[in-house]
Amino acid sequence: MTTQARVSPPAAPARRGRLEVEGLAKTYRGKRRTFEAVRDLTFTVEAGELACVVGPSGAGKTTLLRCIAGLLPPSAGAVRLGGEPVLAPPPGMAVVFQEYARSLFPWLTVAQNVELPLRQKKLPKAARHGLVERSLAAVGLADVPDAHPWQLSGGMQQRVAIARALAYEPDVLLMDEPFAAVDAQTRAELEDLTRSLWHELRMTVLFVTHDIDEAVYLGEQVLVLSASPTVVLDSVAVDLPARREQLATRALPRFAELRAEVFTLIQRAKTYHTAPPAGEARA
Ligand SMILES: Nc1ncnc2c1ncn2[C@@H]1O[C@H](COP(=O)(O)OP(=O)(O)OP(=O)(O)O)[C@@H](O)[C@H]1O
Repeated sequence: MTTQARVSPPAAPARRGRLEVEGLAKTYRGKRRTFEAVRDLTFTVEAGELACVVGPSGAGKTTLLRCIAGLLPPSAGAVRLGGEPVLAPPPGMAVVFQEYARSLFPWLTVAQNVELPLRQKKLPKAARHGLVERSLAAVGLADVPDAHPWQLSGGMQQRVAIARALAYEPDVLLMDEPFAAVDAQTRAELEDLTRSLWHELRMTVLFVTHDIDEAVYLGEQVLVLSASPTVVLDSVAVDLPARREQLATRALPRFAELRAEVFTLIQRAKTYHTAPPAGEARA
């Protein structure tokens, strides 16, 4: 499927898409248990960059994303988008979650699902309809605006979720293991769709995955997180050609080297334990 992504004219990546995470910590406090999920995360994703985050299961990837999206208050540290602190879901950010079936409203049509956040943005009707049409075309779904999500395949539903995020014209697109629930063929198509949309629209993308190959194939930078309590263990710059192709790119010797590098870091990440904060004994 070819993808013509052009929601609005491409612009040089604006400073407003720069994402900074500084000293981010998150401790969950329940009645019976306190759990330090994220210890200390600091990194920057430059405006217009596509960065992937990988880490062992339970490392706090979703926690990190929810803090960045302003959906969860951090215990310490700060998130800044374009230099402005993120204290609530900011207008310049959109999120695509893994569970597309739960993030789309089954009683709304495809077009109505995509339009919903634009209504909250209080855009006039004609502008909303233009954005819906162009976003659906960008993800290859121009011909099913009146279908309901449950009439579509899983991959198509995830395309609707991506279209909804794009219609919002975000400076930063956050993606939380968005393709974990689709089959391998669809996953490859959606990976290429993500790269091509990113290329066309030059937005900042932060893509969380537990799949090392996916992180290397998609990213310009791969951030490797330690096990919980989480810190950034390392950052790997992906110096593969900008135009990626599923078979050719994955067959490159450099792809294998990068994959091995990230794999080795993940193995280290599983056993990496940060020292407890000063004054606190490790149980
Ligand atoms: N609301 C909560 N209350 C208490 N602990 C939580 C809560 N949400 C997450 N955690 C814990 O925080 C840790 C990090 O969870 P999180 O879902 O962020 O990790 P993850 O890296 O996204 O995991 P996975 O790769 O398995 O999806 C886990 O140990 C989890 O049990």
